[in-house]
Amino acid sequence: MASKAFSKLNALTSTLGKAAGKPIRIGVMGSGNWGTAIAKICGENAREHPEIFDTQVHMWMYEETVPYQGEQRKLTEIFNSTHENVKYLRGVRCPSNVYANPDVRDVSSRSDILVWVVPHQFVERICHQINGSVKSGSVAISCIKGVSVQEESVSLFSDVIQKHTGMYCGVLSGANIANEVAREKFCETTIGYDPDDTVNPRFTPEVISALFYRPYFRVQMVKDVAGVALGGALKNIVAVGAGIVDGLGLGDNTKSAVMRIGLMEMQNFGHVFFNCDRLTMVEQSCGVADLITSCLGGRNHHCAVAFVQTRKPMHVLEKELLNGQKLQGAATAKEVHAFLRHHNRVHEFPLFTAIYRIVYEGMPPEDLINVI
Ligand SMILES: NC(=O)c1ccc[n+]([C@@H]2O[C@H](COP(=O)([O-])OP(=O)(O)OC[C@H]3O[C@@H](n4cnc5c(N)ncnc54)[C@H](O)[C@@H]3O)[C@@H](O)[C@H]2O)c1
Ligand SMILES: O=P(O)(O)OC[C@H](O)CO
Repeated sequence: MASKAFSKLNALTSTLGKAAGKPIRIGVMGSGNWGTAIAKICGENAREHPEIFDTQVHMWMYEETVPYQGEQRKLTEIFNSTHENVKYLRGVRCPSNVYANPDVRDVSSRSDILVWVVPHQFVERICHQINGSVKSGSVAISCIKGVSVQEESVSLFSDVIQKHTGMYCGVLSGANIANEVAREKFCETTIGYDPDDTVNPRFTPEVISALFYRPYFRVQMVKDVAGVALGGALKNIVAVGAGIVDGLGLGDNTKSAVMRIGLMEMQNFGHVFFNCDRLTMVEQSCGVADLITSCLGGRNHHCAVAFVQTRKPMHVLEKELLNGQKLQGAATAKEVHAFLRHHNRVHEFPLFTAIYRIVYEGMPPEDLINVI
């Protein structure tokens, strides 16, 4: 069934690609754990569909010096000679048509589709850095899981990117632990993409799907962009809750309860503040499936287990345990809490609130189950 659908998609994208003229240039903004895995996928597809995409994919790499084979070397130089991101995705070889580019403005100015995969705390700064260099008529896809909160308002990063750069921005999110996707273990993802008619008609949903679909990475396209973005952001809070449960040594039943209540709060938040389709959270990979995988095996879960066991602050554990990778769940819990408090709706989201209080206000983790 799936492969039939994909042959249809292949035929369609090939026709579209040929009709459209110049190959579409792809840039990936970010080269962390997920950024590198996404660049690998885009590189494989650019190579497989030369009738649609320029075969070289530029991945913006925030330059760092790292120890490598007994000396200090630039991460870009190591990547461009070995095709391995030795700091953030060790042990995975990317296709040789993925080029690590340390110049963020060069990547933005050459790309027709710019795929954003940076930890959410860096987005606004990068938008300012590339100001004036974005290619006219280009579009973006955000793979970022988080929300931008100004106390009185909460924005999706797709909207932040669109506001600062002028690019229409869709969202990719799903049950996608980077280390597994990069090793080509099968999973699904969801792309929220609903451009209006001011967006270049070349960038059809079929073209966007062709950029990401792999036999091991099944893509579902939907129009509920906000629902896709919020699923990825809010599940990170719930994953912290699941980690707290495991850190306390409570059982799978307790963890399932936290996951169920978390899913309800994710759905309610999306519905109340963004008028999202409630079904997105229960039918798509970006909702319930991402919630499950993150509560079982994600970084937020692991660090929350360590939080309960050591009582060290989350930002300390992030540094100690993640080798430069970034956590999103605790920060998102704090931001969402500030927003809910401002709107006097904290009581409608008891799980999100309890997780915030445990992580930031010294509430005993043991009290989690008394307040949800
Ligand atoms: N890792 C996963 O399994 C996964 C899966 C799906 C979605 N995501 C989401 O993708 C986004 C990116 O996550 P990731 O895993 O690629 O990143 P990461 O957690 O590996 O973070 C490291 C990245 O941050 C960059 N960085 C560090 N300091 C920086 C600075 N001062 N300015 C700019 N960049 C800097 C590093 O260069 C590196 O690219 C996040 O929103 C995350 O939630 C991650
Ligand atoms: O490792 P986490 O907790 O940041 O989660 C990774 C992905 O979002 C799982 O889909």
